[in-house]
This record gives sequence, structure tokens and C-alpha cells, in this order.
Amino acid sequence: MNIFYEDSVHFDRDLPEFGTQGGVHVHKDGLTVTSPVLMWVQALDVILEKMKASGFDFSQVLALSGAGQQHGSIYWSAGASLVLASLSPDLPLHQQLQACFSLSDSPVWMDSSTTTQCRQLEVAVGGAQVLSCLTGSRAYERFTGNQIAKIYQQNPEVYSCTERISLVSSFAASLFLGSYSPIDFSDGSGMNLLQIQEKVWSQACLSACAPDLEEKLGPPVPSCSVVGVISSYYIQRYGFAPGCRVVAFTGDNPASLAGMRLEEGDIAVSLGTSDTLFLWLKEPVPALEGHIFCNPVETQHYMALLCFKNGSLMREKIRDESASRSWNEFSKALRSTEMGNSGNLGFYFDVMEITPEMIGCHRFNAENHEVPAFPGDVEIRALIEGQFMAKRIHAEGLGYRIMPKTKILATGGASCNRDILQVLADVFGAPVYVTDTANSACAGSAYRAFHGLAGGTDVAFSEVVKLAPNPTLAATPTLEASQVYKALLPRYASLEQKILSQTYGHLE
Ligand SMILES: Nc1ncnc2c1ncn2[C@@H]1O[C@H](COP(=O)(O)OP(=O)(O)O)[C@@H](O)[C@H]1O
Ligand SMILES: O=C(CO)[C@@H](O)[C@H](O)COP(=O)(O)O
Repeated sequence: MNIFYEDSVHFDRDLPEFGTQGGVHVHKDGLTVTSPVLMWVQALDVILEKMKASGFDFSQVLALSGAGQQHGSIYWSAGASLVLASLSPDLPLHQQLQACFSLSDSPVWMDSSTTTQCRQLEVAVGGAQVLSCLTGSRAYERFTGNQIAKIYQQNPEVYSCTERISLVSSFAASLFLGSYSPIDFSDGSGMNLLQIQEKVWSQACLSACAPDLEEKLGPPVPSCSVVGVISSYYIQRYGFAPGCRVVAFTGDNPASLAGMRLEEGDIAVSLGTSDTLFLWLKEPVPALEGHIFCNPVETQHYMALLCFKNGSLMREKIRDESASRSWNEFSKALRSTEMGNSGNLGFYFDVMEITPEMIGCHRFNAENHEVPAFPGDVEIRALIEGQFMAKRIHAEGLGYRIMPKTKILATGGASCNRDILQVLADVFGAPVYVTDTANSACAGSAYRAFHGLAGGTDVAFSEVVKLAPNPTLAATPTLEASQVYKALLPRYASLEQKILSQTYGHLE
């Protein structure tokens, strides 16, 4: 349960021949975003060579797993499986796999060029909410089904000579297996193709996207499945032990949930440039916002992902306006104002928010009258309480329920601010812990490999990782907090609805 080796390859710097920026190519339309698939293959060569040069003892590895950005897709050309199965240990992977891809540039999660296909998919299945109930999300441009539909429509010849489509995660697993790895349920939930309850491909979605798609995807598997053993290529070239198990790879966010060791009822709050919430859900309520994925460590459960665009940048703006650009002053304001802010509530969205779709600043006094401004201290508390009430309300909208054992794991830049974390603990009525999640997706992949090795679905993940380092307690809810927020939360929710209906009324 200790991390003893870490290394990385930086695509732009270490593989400059591919000419990427931030690991991707943004195309002229500004919407299409791809990465060269051979760059990813070569990155694996580079990292394994680095490990070998450092003296890493591959023979000690009993099992491995991994994670990849969600939604991105790889198109293997006809005959590629034969090449994959007969790799020569004398040559690096990238030299041998050059002719294996029917599409050399893989669409990645940043791509937003498939709006047409999204609307087509929603119409085909009976609407956005129906699609969300089936697959956990309404149609999103980056979700793989819509990407596949675009390729089929715009490049039918590429589609027809593709024998297999992988996600980034199952692609990387395939490289280690020397054969096509199945897609796991959790990362498979980011495709708008998988029925998250039944855990089978949705025939309605498949046929709305492209013909013969089921055979190109292969059957999906539980995320903790052992999908095979390492290919002889790695045994001969790097000294892996024969029989080293490969546990299904998954998406980076599901792997982070495993790395942070979330359990039922827990919530991870990343307070970075944007704020992101990961939730562990037992009974999901798919909605038109957020994403519900199958849970990567407990097959019968779910996880949800909610993104709030107005995170730290909004906090910085209010800090600059109301706390002389100082986090210390900002904290002082939080400490000098009372929970509930004497009934003053605020909504602060500098840029168009995702959850919910809203822009602008709105302030309400205790009588629910909109007011133009608050005193500095009140403004700061209104911002932080408002941000956390919105998180709780939208999480509960997806089926999230706070339980007596709920833990909140806070990460990201603003998680160093104990006064902000105190408000988080108070609004949720649950203790807040801080955790170092740098590389949590990698740590989560190692934990998942261990889980798969220990028996997968037959063994509780929490049992397998119980000796991992624990997060640190940072804030516990104040005694009267639950009373205060019990009254404020419904008020916040109804004011949010009021602003939304005014906005939509205005747009109409
Ligand atoms: N003491 C602090 N209090 C509140 N926010 C802080 C504090 N220190 C840093 N931050 C915020 O952390 C943000 C960076 O968070 P980080 O997780 O590194 O972002 P990213 O999403 O880019 O990885 C900065 O934008 C800053 O506003
Ligand atoms: O699109 C999503 C989640 O839906 C992204 O979170 C991708 O999974 C990429 O991950 P990062 O680059 O942000 O780690």
C-alpha cells in the first residue's frame, strides 16, 4: 500500500515529433480535438524503458491495471489483432503497430464537434431524459457513441475497415494483453451506449450510432475483472513474470474514486480551477445534468460526476473585490460571519455555469428580495455557502444521500483553506478530510489491480485497501449547522429555480 515508483512522460516535451500542445491537436474548426494514437503507444515504450533503466524489477509485479482519460476512442484496423498477438520483443511497440489503426488521430475528451450526432441520438431514443435514464447521461459531444457516429457518417470507409474500437483505457490494457481488452462497465458508461442498470450495450443506442457496432466494441465486463495475463512481449523484453494478471483498465475519474478510497455515501470535492464532485451512489437518479457511471469498485453501485465551472476563479474574483486580494482577509470574513449569513444568499457565476446553466450574480436578503450588493464579509460568506449549497442540492438531485458515516474528501488548490472547509462541513453536515490526490488515478489503478488479484467482485474493495494511508481530518460540522442549513437549502433551491425560470422566460 505504499507508492515506491513514480514516473511520467510529457507528450509535448518528450515526444515533440508529434507536435501536440497539451497532448492534443486542436483542429481548425476549434471543435475537433485529437491525439495521435502512435504517440500514446510510443509513450508506453518510453516509460517502460525508463523503468527498466532505473532497475525496476518487473518480475515482482503480480498484477497491473491502469486508467485513461474518459471518452477518447481508438480505431484498430482489420488484421491488427494478429500483429498485436505476435509482437517481436526486439522492437519497441510503436515500430510494430504503425499499420494497426484505421484512424491515426483519436478523438479525445476535449472534442466538441458532434452536436449533430448528439441531437440525432437523443431523438432516436425518445429524448434527452430517456437517454440519460438508459446510459446515465444525456448526449454529450465527447461521449464515444457520438464520436463513433460522426466517424461513420463522415468517413464510412474508415469505419468499415475498423475491426475493433477501444476506449483509451481498454486500448492501453490491450497493449499489455497482446489482444483486445474488453471495455469495463465504469468507463463504458461514458459512451452514451451502455445501459448502466443492466450493464449491456443498448441496442437502441448502438443502432442509432453506427451499424455492426456491437461486434466492434466486444462485450463489456465488470471493472474489477481479470481480463488476462501479460503478453509474452513484456516477459521477454522487460522481465515481467509469466502469469502477471491484467485487471480491466478504467477511466481516470473512476480510477481516482478508487484511489481516494471512496465508500458508499462519501463524496469527493475537488476545489480547483473548476469544482468537481465525485459521488458514490447506490440508487442513482439520472438527470439532464451530471453523469452517472457504473461504480468501478462495487459492481452493483454507481458513481456520479458533477462539474461546476465557477470554482476558484470566482472565489478569487470576490477575494479581490471584497478581501483586498488576500486569502487571509477572505478567511477572516468567513470566521467573522455566522452560519446562515443572517439569511443572505447569493449566486455567483462569472462565466456560464454548467450546473445549473446560469450566468451572472444574484443576491437575496432574508426576505427573499434581490439586492444589488452585500457588505464585503456578507458577500464572501454568501459566495462560499452558495457554492456548497448548490453542490449539495445538485448531488441530491442525482440520488445522493448523506449518511451517518459520510466522509467528504476535499482536494485541489482551495482545500488548503480550513475556513472554506469549515463551511463545506457545515453545509453537508459531514466531516471533511483532506487527501493528497496528486496521481490518485494511478494509485487507484494499483489498488484496483490488487483488488482484481484478491478476487474482484467476491471481495470488498475497502477490505483490500484498508492498510492504505488515511486522509487527514480537516473540519467537523458545527453543532447547530444542520438546523441552519435545513432551512436555507430549500430556500436556495427555490431561488435557483426562480432565477432559472426568469432566464428562460427572458430568452423566450
Ligand atoms: N488559501 C487559499 N484559499 C482558497 N483558494 C486557494 C488558496 N490557495 C490557492 N487557492 C486556489 O486554488 C486554485 C488552484 O487549484 P488547483 O487544484 O491547483 O487547480 P487546477 O484545477 O488548475 O489543478 C487557485 O485558482 C486558487 O484560487
Ligand atoms: O471528460 C472527462 C470526464 O467526463 C474528463 O475528466 C476526462 O476523463 C479527462 O480527464 P482529465 O484530463 O480532466 O484528467
